[in-house]
Amino acid sequence: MAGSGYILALDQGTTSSRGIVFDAAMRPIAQAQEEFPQHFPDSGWVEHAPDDLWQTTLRSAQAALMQAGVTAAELAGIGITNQRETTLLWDADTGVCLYNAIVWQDRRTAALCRRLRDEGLEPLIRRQTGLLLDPYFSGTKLKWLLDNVPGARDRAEAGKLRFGTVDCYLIWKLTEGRVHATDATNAARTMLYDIHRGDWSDDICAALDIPRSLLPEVRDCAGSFGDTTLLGGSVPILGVAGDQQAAAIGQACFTPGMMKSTYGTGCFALLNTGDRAVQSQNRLLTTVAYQLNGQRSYALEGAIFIAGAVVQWLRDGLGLIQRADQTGDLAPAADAAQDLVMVPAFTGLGAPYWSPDTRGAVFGLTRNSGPAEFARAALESVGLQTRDLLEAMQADWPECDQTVLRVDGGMAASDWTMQFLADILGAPVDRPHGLETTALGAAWLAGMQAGIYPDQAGFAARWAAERRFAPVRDAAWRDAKYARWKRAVAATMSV
Ligand SMILES: Nc1ncnc2c1ncn2[C@@H]1O[C@H](COP(=O)(O)OP(=O)(O)O)[C@@H](O)[C@H]1O
Ligand SMILES: O=P(O)(O)OC[C@H](O)CO
Repeated sequence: MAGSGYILALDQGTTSSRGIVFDAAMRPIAQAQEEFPQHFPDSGWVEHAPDDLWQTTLRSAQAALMQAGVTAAELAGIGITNQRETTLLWDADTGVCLYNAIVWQDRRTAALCRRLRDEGLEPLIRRQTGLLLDPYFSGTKLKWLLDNVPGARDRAEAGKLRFGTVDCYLIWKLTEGRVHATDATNAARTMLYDIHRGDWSDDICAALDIPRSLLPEVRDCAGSFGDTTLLGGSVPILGVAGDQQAAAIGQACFTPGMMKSTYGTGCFALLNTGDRAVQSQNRLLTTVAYQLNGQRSYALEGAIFIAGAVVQWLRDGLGLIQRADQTGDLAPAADAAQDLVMVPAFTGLGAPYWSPDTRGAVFGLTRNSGPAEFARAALESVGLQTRDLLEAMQADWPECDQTVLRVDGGMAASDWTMQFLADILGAPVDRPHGLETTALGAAWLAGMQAGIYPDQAGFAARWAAERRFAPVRDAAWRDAKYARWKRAVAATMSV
């Protein structure tokens, strides 16, 4: 029986799983986190052991509850948020996965994607799913599993297997095989889901040879996803959203024109476009922002692969700093006469360039270039890449007079970077209290569904900026700086 006013958010990410307990006032009161191994069985391949995803999630849920002193009976519900696109395939009777989870970063289907593009499949995919034909998404990963795991295709055709993204797998495990469901935001990342009709695409499934019996039921982000009895009592799962969408929800980006940008290892920006699914002409993704009461809201999404990771590189690769936050002292001390430009294309460039083979570069080096200049260029590269995304978003949706950018993620703690971001965008940047917006988004979905948290308007009204960074530089500075960046990117891509 659901009890009083606590919500458990489960945040299953690429490198760790977290459980966070929120109280009735939506304050996080306890958190537990567990990392798990990454598997790289071949060049460009990235896998997770399904049992690691499940056990670290379960253990961090139990540990967070223990720490909070909250029992299952006191939980009003569970909200799940997750690394998106990562693909699992399991036996419908035993729940045993046929293979490791193929992670969103995995590039093993690059050649398959090229072949499908040559066969002319991309326009259909773009039209129906809002995505690009890229190994990033689940569709070709699932096809790979069916084509490469011995016996998989026969068992799939006999209706004996189930596919899911991580949310779906966790729901299956938590409900002990009673519920095979996902939410619209996760479905939207599979490359198999028609985001306009709100249903799996028979055309794409046919093109990829994917039996429909594998696919989960797609539900609203707030709704019933079954109950779990594995935490010491029966608790309903009431909220589900992919992690980037959950961050947009946690940031209360509920009206068209509102945008959030999450600065973790990489950066993911989502711009709410309301009930209009804006088709990008600039290689951004169109995706479901959230679905509530059967109503879909859409977003334009831009993904940058390297944001906080460039700071990690200064620390671990170059040894220029010991801690990430030292960049905040170094950057302002950089020689103003030197203007280093760093293009951190360590793993290629994401949106809007989508250039997987480009590698990084630094321009403008002198004999005096040192840690401070490198730190400044590294932090600036994050703001400059964000401007690339905003330029693409504005070109895709010119009628949007975009005014609000809300930031979160670990790197949003860097005041220097956030000020530079405001300056290079020529627009204010708002940073909320607490940068854990992803878990908050999942918790709010569940708590709102349970009736203990405010509705959308009430939740949005509670959002408060801890700090607003207002631009202090003029347009001439901004344009010159950005023009230099564009030249540096073009040069890097040409090498
Ligand atoms: N004060 C800071 N200045 C610059 N970068 C920072 C700062 N604090 C954290 N970071 C960067 O932010 C990233 C961590 O953010 P986090 O949201 O925890 O990432 P993820 O969830 O992707 O692991 C790291 O890459 C780190 O280098
Ligand atoms: O687990 P994260 O925070 O790196 O997020 C991964 C994204 O959902 C991938 O699309």
